[in-house]
Amino acid sequence: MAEENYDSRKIDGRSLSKKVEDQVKQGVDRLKAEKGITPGLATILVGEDPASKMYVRLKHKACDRVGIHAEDHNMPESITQEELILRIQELNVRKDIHGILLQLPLPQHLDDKSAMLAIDPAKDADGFHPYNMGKLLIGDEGLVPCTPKGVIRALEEYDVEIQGKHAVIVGHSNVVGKPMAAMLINRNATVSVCHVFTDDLKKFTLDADILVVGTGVMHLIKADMVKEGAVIFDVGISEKEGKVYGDVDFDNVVKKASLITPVPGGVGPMTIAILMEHVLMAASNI
Ligand SMILES: Nc1nc2c(c(=O)[nH]1)N[C@@H](CN(C=O)c1ccc(C(=O)N[C@@H](CCC(=O)O)C(=O)O)cc1)CN2
Repeated sequence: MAEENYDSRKIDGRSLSKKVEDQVKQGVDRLKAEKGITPGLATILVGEDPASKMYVRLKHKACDRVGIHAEDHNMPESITQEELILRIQELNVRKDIHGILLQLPLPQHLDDKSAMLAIDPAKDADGFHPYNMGKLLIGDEGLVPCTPKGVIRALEEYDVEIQGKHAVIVGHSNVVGKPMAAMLINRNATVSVCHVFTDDLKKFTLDADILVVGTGVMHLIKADMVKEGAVIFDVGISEKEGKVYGDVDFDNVVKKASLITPVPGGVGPMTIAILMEHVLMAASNI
């Protein structure tokens, strides 16, 4: 018997991100032509973590594609909290820099919360500043975390109904889980947030109409843990022997899902495209 082809169930993050980037590029061209403003992003990378270096490189390449000026602020692992905050303050007052991004995670001796707090909320391209997180909680979504916003954009593009659905999030990080919950609640989903201390994870995941998984635990979610027809977003990323894996056992889970993101090529590229959108928004003063 011929193997079934599940390609139509795959959410293609690469082509969705291209669509977003094309729109950003048009906006950037307009801003340059009408106001003489070139949007600028400064990325701050502390230390030499290879994955973080790669993500920053990907962000710079995206800036090149859409016409955003990108500046690399690589700082040695040994810097102090004061030096980091000083650099952020210098970028806050620069007229040519509209977005500031502090690549996470930071080395252990540095505190990401007070560093985030130092970023001008109007330049907070990642949407992690407590002011922007607070606005998100009250339903005012401006600069919000890029990965969950990418998930919402994909749900919209694929015409997935959110209102009244049971959305289950696995992982309660500040980068994905918590803001994802807020965005889904803002759209009237019934939301369950599971994490490492959740008893009987499967009980929740089996009931999910929309499942978002971001834990970094390779292939945590197996086919017997998901409902037939669920829409599944895999936000996890782990590396083993040079290969990249998600949190979802894609090859088996795809047989039950109605839509599912692969890793790579799913939510990752969308995260970067939304970041581009945010720099344009900040430069346009939206
Ligand atoms: N300041 C931030 N730090 C971190 C964020 C963030 O949004 N802001 N998220 C993650 C990492 N991340 C962005 O920084 C990120 C991760 C993965 C991808 C991506 O496109 N991945 C590719 C695969 C790449 C590979 O081969 O490994 C994909 O999924 O197709 C983009 C951004 C933590 N830190």
